[in-house]
Amino acid sequence: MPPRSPATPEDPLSRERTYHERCRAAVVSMIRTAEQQVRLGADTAASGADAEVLGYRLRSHAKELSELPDGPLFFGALTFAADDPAAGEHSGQHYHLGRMRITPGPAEQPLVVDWRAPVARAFYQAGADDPQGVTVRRRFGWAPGSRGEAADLTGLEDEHLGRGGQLGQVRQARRPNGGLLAAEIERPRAGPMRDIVATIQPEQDVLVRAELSESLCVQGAPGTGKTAVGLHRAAYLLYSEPRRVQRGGMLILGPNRGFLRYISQVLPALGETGVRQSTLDDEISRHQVSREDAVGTAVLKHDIRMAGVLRRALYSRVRPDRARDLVLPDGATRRRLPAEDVERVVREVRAEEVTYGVGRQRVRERLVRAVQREAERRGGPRSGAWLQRVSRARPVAAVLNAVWPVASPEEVLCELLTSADLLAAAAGDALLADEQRALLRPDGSRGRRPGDWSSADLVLLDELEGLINRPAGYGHIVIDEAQDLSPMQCRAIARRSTTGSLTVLGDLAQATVPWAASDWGRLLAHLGKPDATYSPLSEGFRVPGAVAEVANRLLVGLDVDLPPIRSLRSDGEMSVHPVADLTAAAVATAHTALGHAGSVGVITADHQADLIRRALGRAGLRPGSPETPEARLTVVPASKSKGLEYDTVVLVEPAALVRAEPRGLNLLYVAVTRAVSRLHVLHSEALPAAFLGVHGDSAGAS
Ligand SMILES: Nc1ncnc2c1ncn2[C@@H]1O[C@H](COP(=O)(O)OP(=O)(O)OP(=O)(O)O)[C@@H](O)[C@H]1O
Repeated sequence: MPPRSPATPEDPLSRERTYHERCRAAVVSMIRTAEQQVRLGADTAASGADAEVLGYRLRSHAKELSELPDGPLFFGALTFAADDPAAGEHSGQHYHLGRMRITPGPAEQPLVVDWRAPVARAFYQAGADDPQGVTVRRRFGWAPGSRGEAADLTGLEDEHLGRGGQLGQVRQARRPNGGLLAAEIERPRAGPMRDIVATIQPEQDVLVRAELSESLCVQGAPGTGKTAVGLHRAAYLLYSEPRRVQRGGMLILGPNRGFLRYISQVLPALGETGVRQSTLDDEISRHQVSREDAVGTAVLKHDIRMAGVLRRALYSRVRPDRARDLVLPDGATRRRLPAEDVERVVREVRAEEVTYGVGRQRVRERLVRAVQREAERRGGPRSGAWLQRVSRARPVAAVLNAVWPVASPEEVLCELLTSADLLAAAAGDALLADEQRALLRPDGSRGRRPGDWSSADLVLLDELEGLINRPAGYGHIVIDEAQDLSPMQCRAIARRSTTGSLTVLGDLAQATVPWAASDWGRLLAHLGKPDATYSPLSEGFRVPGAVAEVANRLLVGLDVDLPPIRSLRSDGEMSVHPVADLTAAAVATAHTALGHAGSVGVITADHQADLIRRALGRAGLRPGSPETPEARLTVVPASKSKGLEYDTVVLVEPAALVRAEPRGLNLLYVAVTRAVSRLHVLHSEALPAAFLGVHGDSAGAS
């Protein structure tokens, strides 16, 4: 921990500490007031709204307030010029900025403005070339892990924008030259991901504050802050459009549960606790997965052509040709609807292209209405009870079941994957004979037992379910690691965002699954948002220069056309060690790495992870797994490393990662770029050629 700075009462640092104490007292009073209002049954959220937050009802509910994690109450401040028209209504004003608005009373000026308020935009966007009316931007330095004690305020740094952005008063800043921003970027990482509100960069801020109606596609090299941007955009939208977002709901989709654990604390730290964070597999899961498809079969099941195949399979059940006379006893008489009328109704409804479930309902209603018209023509108006009786009558159900039967996704898919004839009919010209054979279950099993579905089957079941009943949609969905989505997975998301918008985050170079995207245009079209704004991020906040160099060598060997990583960091370390005994070397290197501050991730090919974990355990190092982001030492199977970062990465046997899958080089690229401060590579086999910068025909292992 940096030394606490001695401060005199007239010192700005001392004044800021006193101000922080005032803010702390105001928070205590806000909690007390909110609790009182809860007791009175009042809507506490309404009390804090004011012009600054334009339509947003401050989340000052007692529970939310009291559950806010401890921490510094402000991270920055803005002073606007008194004589600059660009300052507008803020002329001559001074604002502190924090994670939430703090006000001593409902009618009083806030002591701290929420970072998402319009006035805070200048904190992120103003620069020497465009001061936006700001004369001084102040950043505060807090002791790492501070719980918000005033004494933890260790430094402040003023940037005089009116004077060409020169750094003015720098008091007790933790780095004398690079300033607080550089210190934050180079800070050793440990534990779950943290918010970046204090240091959001201009190119990131534009994305964070994009309108709700705008769908974004953010492509960026590893560590350019895509995840951070997505999460902060979620928080921003919840603030700026609370009603519209909350009506539909906000969903964050991540690649796996370990990643979700890693990011789980970012939104709560920003005061947003009601956001659903999930994986797509969990979102669409109707069954446990216990069947594994061969790679080729899985690739086919994820192929966009399956959408047409499933649609045809489902609608092959609609059989206007099976229409027959509907004969209905009605008191002393019998009502009769001729088969051709039934057939016409079915054809009409089929042409309306509604969901299968709605279609069946419509056919029923129209048959009943036709019978009603016939009955009324002969005998006058019919009652509601009569209508109900007819609509539930067995002959109606029998005809309906013949022409438009009930369908369940499981039944349709099971029949399709076990009947060569049905599959051939549904496939038409879309699938080759070989492909159809690959789809058919080898054992002819019926697949009705819970254990009979593969992961790709669940995507197909979701597609069928979507054809039968449209799922409820979200107001906004943030999709992380989107480059790994298959076309059919994209459709599952598209179904859930027909009226909402998307933030699509990813990096084509990190695509590791066989069905991964090779360009964003097609993926966005499958997501139903072909017009999403494409926004590249370019500055790398994670990977230091030495590691970026290796990653950029690998990038050349990947089948993508993307710019190299541009690291903002000058520090960092990279070393390569040929070793005879990988396991012993991994233990020794991890042991040394634990001597540094920050987390240590030992990344291995998936099949070697257990071996290394046991060895570390035997050495008394007790490693955690990606599901325990708070662990100091973690063994990470490479396939689970996406989106994570470790201060030191010990990378075990790169060649094994490359061999592990068809896109092994991409996987190696992901693994290498998890390192924040140090990358140690251990290998007993030859290093992959691309790792050494050898590409093309000459690229054998060397
Ligand atoms: N403006 C910023 N200020 C400080 N740190 C930042 C900033 N932007 C990103 N970071 C940090 O950089 C690291 C990488 O960010 P993030 O995980 O969002 O990148 P990413 O582009 O999603 O990476 P990947 O493609 O590897 O998943 C994180 O530690 C994050 O906190």
